[in-house]
Amino acid sequence: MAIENKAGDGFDTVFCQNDSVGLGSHHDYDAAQARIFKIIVIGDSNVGKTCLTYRFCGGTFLKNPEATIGVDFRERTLQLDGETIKLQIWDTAGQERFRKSMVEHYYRSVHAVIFVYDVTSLISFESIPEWIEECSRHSVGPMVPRIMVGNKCDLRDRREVPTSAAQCLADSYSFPLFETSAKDPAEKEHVDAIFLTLAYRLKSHKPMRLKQLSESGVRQLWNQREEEATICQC
Ligand SMILES: Nc1nc2c(ncn2[C@@H]2O[C@H](COP(=O)(O)OP(=O)(O)OP(=O)(O)O)[C@@H](O)[C@H]2O)c(=O)[nH]1
Repeated sequence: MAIENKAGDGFDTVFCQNDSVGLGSHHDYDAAQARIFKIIVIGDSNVGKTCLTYRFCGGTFLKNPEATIGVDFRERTLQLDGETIKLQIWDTAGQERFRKSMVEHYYRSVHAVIFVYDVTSLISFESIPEWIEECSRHSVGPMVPRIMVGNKCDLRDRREVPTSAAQCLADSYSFPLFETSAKDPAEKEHVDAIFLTLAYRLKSHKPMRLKQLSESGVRQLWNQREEEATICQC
């Protein structure tokens, strides 16, 4: 569900019932014409960052995801009001040992941030201020749009984080709050709405030099990630 943004920062929450919004894989539109925006998804390990990004980019629930090592990249191209926009989504590792050497890359030239916690884990919710602090330490400016997401709402009997507490925290940072489930197919549109809300906000921004990164830098990062995976298995 999308929760009203009481902070009133002019950050409109977008719902997907809007027929003028085109969603598709990056093959559906002329990707060469697309403006590219980098979105990072951060939060504690196991909160569902990979499943949320997979739900948005792949359309299904990823069964048996493995812990992210370093970073995984996913992309989705959107057609918004006649303009093609590519969201390059960086699904980051929650586990400290898998983040170490890549943290600098996560935050470089970032256009938007999604902070994820698990509604069945109070600890993951209490970590959100630390993730916000980490963003600030890496010079992510206050103008960079941010969203807070409580995942795993399908686990109703195990909820530890009340919506009111989450809304209170989100308001204190002037972030929009979403609660959803990457697993529940009925929540698919709300998962889309998280990313669309950011996409609409970013549409009025100028993208930074991300094309260069997507061609060479990402490949380099990917190699680094492979090396880390090898080291961690020892
Ligand atoms: N019930 C339920 N389980 C979920 C949901 N989203 C993710 N999970 C499960 O939560 C576990 C962790 O999911 P991931 O997406 O790998 O979590 P992550 O935050 O990417 O974890 P790291 O890669 O370690 O940072 C997996 O067992 C998923 O199946 C959800 O919406 N509902």
